[in-house]
This record gives sequence, structure tokens and C-alpha cells, in this order.
Amino acid sequence: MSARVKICGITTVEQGQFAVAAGADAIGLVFYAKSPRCVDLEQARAIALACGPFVTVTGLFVNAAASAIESILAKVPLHLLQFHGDETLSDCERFHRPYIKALRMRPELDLEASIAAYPSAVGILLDAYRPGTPGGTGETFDWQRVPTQPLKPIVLAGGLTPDNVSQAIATTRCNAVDVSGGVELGPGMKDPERVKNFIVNAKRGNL
Ligand SMILES: O=C(O)c1ccccc1NCC(=O)[C@H](O)[C@H](O)COP(=O)(O)O
Repeated sequence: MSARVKICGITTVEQGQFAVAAGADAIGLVFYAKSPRCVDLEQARAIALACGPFVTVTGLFVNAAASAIESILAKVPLHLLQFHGDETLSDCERFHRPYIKALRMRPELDLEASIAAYPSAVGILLDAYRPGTPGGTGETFDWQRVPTQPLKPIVLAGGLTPDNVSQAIATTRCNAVDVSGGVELGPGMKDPERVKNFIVNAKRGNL
């Protein structure tokens, strides 16, 4: 089975289209005002509608108010929610949508217990930990910490690039990967060539 790939932090219709054309299984729309990849409602709706069927359009939130998420859901056709902050199980479940929960790999994290805390998640995204920055750090973490028999499907993230994604998959045996900065020319500016190379390398990685 080849890995599933999500390109996160898509900011324009054109970026969404070239990611999908290159074989992305999912794209991520960031609804976090402090991110350089944050999109507004109109942009998000246009991107989501341009991706076509069978691509998982994911909305990413960081400790967002429920009312803000509801307003976005009313306008933007999202298939999956990604909670990237300190959301509790009930915060994640209240929208009755499939969701993934991001966990940042701080050194003292009890990973098994943290994964078990989200029994209704369709997956757990593991990301690098940098204090004060909830995501999109461009940094890797120790891939040896990824459990070999996790309670939930794992999405590997954090500092992945076209050059290291095959090795990351071979090391962790993860069959889903997520990237943002590693396929950019600058924050929010996805590079078609890097996106294509990332997807090719992820999908021929050694699972
Ligand atoms: O991408 C952002 O700007 C961002 C901001 C705040 C929270 C999460 C964010 N991105 C989440 C993702 O899913 C990224 O793909 C993940 O953090 C990995 O990012 P990178 O290391 O740049 O590939």
C-alpha cells in the first residue's frame, strides 16, 4: 500500500489544484489567524470547491471557539477536522464530524495515554514540539518514538521534505504523512515542484 499524503496550508485555488493533480489525497486549510497560511472563508470555500471529489478537504483549528468553527462549517465543505491545539475529547466531538487530533511530541508526553484520550478520532497526527508554536514548525522529532502498534492510525508530520519522507516512512511504518513548510518557497507559498517530488517520494516509500 502506498502512503496517503496531505498537503497542509494550501492558500490559493491554484495551489489546491496542483496538489491534487500531483496526487495529494488530502489538503489542509488553516483557520488559525496567527499562521502565515491562514485562509479566510471565501478563499477556503473556493479552494475546497476546486479540489474536486475524492480529495479530503481538512479544516485545521487551534483552540478555536465552537461558534467560529460552526460558521466555517456552514460555508466551507470540509470532510475532516484537524484539532491542533489543546482541545479536549468533547471539544473534538461536538461537531459530529470525522476528526484527527494533533499531538506535539514534547519530551515528557505520555504518547500512549494521549492517544487513548481520543477514542473517536479517525487518526492521530504526530508533530514536532516547539514551545509557543502550535504547528508548521518545519522541525522533525525523533521518529523512533512513533509507536509500532498504535491504538489509532498515525499521521506523521513535522519537518518532512521531499528528501526525507521516504526515510521517515521506512523508519516509522506510517502510511499517512502531512507536510507544510517542506514543500514551500516561503510561508504559504507552495512550490509545485516540491509538492510533486514529495508525493512521488512518499508514495514509493518503503512501507
Ligand atoms: O501550518 C501552519 O502554519 C500551522 C499553524 C498552526 C498550527 C498548525 C499548523 N500546521 C499544521 C500541519 O498540519 C503541518 O503540516 C504540520 O504542523 C507540519 O508542518 P511542517 O513541519 O511545516 O511540515
